Amino acid sequence: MANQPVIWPAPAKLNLFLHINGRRADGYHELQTLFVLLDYSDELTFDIHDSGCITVSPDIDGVPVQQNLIYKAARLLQQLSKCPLGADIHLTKRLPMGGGLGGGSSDAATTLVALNHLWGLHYDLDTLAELGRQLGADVPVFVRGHSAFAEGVGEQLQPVEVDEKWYLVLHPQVHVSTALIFQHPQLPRETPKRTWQELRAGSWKNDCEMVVKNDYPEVAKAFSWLLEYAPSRMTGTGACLFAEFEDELSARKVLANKPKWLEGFVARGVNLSPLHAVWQQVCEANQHLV
Ligand SMILES: C[C@@](CO)(OP(=O)(O)O)[C@H](O)COP(=O)(O)OP(=O)(O)OC[C@H]1O[C@@H](n2ccc(N)nc2=O)[C@H](O)[C@@H]1O
Ligand SMILES: Nc1ncnc2c1ncn2[C@@H]1O[C@H](COP(=O)(O)OP(=O)(O)O)[C@@H](O)[C@H]1O
Repeated sequence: MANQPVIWPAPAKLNLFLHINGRRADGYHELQTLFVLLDYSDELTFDIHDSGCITVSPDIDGVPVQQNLIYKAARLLQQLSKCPLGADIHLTKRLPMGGGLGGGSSDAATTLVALNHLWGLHYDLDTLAELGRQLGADVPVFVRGHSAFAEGVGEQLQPVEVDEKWYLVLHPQVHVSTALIFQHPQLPRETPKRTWQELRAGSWKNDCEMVVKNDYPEVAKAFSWLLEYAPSRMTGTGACLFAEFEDELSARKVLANKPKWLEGFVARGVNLSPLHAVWQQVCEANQHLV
C-alpha cells in the first residue's frame, strides 16, 4: 500500500479576551489578548518536488492564489532560503473565513512549519515566527504552537497553561473584516493595560464585540440565541462567538439545538498545538528510519 501523506493540521484559536489599549502611529492597535488553541483544524498536505513551483489547491473563492496566505508563506520561505524545491499544497478547509478563528493565519503558520521540515531548512521557531509576523499579526502564535497571552500588536507572546475546557463555537455566517472593525470610529480603544497576573483573575471582555453586534444583526441574533443556554463572548473581530463548558457532552447538547441559520462545532481548548503534536510525531518517525 502506498504511504499516506502526512496531514498537517492548522488549528483554530479563540481570543478568550481581547482588550484594546490604544492605537499606534502606523494605525495598528496595541492590544492584550489570551489566545487559546483548539483541537479543530484546517488540514494541509504537502507534495514536495524539485521544480521550484508552488501550487495550492483547491482555489479559495474570492482569494487569488497570490493572496492566499499559504502561497505567500511558501514563497517567503523560498525567498529567504533560496531553496530550489517546490510543493503542491492541498488544503481541506474547515474553519470559517473571517470568523475570528485565525484560519488563514494558521494555514500560513502550518505552511512555514511543515515546509521548513520537508525542505530540510532547519530554521528555528524565532525565525519562523518573525517570517509569520510579516504575513499577519496572528501568525506567530500558531508558529510557536502554545496557548499564549499576547501584547503589542499580538506578536509579544508569553506561553501560558490554560484549563483545557470545552467550547461551543457558533458562526453566524457573516464575514467580518478585521481591517474594517479596527477602523471603526466607535471602537473602544482605551482599556487600561494590566499585567498577566492581574488579568488571569478575570474581568474578561472583547472590546470589538459591541461594534460588531451593532453593525451585524446576525451576530447580535446569535448572541441572543446562545444566551438561553450559556454566557458567551466573541472571538477576535468576529463573527464567531463561543461559550465555555466543563465537559464535551454539555457543549454538544447545546450544539444539537442550534437553529439552521447558525453553523457551529464543539472543540477542546489545548495548550499544545495539534500542529506541533504532528510535527513531533514526524520527527520521531524520521529518527526511527535512520
Ligand atoms: C485582532 C485579532 C485577534 O486575534 O483579530 P482576528 O483577525 O483574529 O479576528 C488579530 O490579532 C488580527 O490578526 P490578523 O488577522 O493576522 O491581522 P493582520 O492581517 O495583521 O491585520 C489586519 C488589519 O487589522 C488591523 N489590525 C490588526 C492587528 C492589530 N493589532 N491592530 C490592527 O489595527 C490593521 O488595520 C490591519 O490592516
Ligand atoms: N488560506 C486562507 N484561508 C483563509 N483565508 C485566507 C487565506 N488566505 C488568505 N485569506 C484571506 O484572509 C481573510 C481572513 O481569513 P481568516 O484568517 O479565516 O479570518 P480571521 O482573521 O477573521 O480569523 C479571508 O477573508 C481571506 O480574504
